[in-house]
Amino acid sequence: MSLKSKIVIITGASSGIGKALAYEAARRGANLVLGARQFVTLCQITQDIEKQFGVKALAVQCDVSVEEDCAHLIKQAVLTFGKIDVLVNNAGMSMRALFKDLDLKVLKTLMDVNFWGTVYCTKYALPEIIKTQGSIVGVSSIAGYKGLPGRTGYSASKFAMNGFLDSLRVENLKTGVHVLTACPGFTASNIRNTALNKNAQQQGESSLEEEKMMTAEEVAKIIVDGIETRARTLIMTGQGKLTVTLSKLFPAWLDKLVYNVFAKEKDPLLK
Ligand SMILES: NC(=O)c1ccc[n+]([C@@H]2O[C@H](COP(=O)([O-])OP(=O)(O)OC[C@H]3O[C@@H](n4cnc5c(N)ncnc54)[C@H](O)[C@@H]3O)[C@@H](O)[C@H]2O)c1
Repeated sequence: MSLKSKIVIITGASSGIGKALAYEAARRGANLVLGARQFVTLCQITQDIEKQFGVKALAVQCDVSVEEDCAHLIKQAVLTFGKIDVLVNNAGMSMRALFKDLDLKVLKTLMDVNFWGTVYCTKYALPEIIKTQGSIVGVSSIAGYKGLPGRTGYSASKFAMNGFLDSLRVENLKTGVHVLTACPGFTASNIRNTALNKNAQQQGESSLEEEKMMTAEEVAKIIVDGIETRARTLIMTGQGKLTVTLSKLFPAWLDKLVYNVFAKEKDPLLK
């Protein structure tokens, strides 16, 4: 399915992978409905996209953890364009704190944004996407296949997303709706800066070396290719593929490997 002239909704489109997805979809001729909390930034993006690619792009202020905002986002898409072909549930947050130290607000916020945000948008968009036999996409993570230390809430929300999307795919085998679970590996973006610490405050710095990671633009291209070819699951890095395979074949061994990698290289929380 070519994205030319299709109507594509993307949540969390004001930065990172969501913003790159907006540019990639527009480059292929899609008209866009972009949702995010930062309305001014979003309007700058939609204006630039309309100018560069000659498509239509609508900005809608939306906090995906608020059900009414998600209903409003979907309603605005239908009122403006009359249909929806693709919903990309991309908005997401991360965290960095051991569970023993954690204010439970952190876990609740991550579930509200990453899991419930996906559920709300999908609930309101699905009747429209059944009409167009379009696509529902979740930008999930390898952390949705293997629990990562210091990321209990993040992994829980991404496992929940994966289970939700998996069930939805089976339920829709006869409706023609395509469901894609997209799992980037580590990608350079703002997500580690805005990750919540144990007190539910933004960490304000990245815990990892961002320059060694995939770029948001590379990830966006893979996801948009996956929408056009109606792929089922996208695991985007060799490290990700290995993690998913080892989690099935040697789960106890992988626990130790992940602990050691995070303790040695990735996260002083475990030192
Ligand atoms: N960067 C990575 O290493 C990586 C790896 C795997 C998966 N992901 C996933 O990719 C997605 C995009 O993340 P990113 O890396 O581009 O980070 P990012 O921080 O640049 O983008 C996240 C976007 O979601 C938005 N957002 C957060 N809370 C929101 C809310 N309540 N309502 C609406 N929008 C909200 C942010 O404002 C931002 O625009 C996330 O779901 C993330 O879990 C990222």
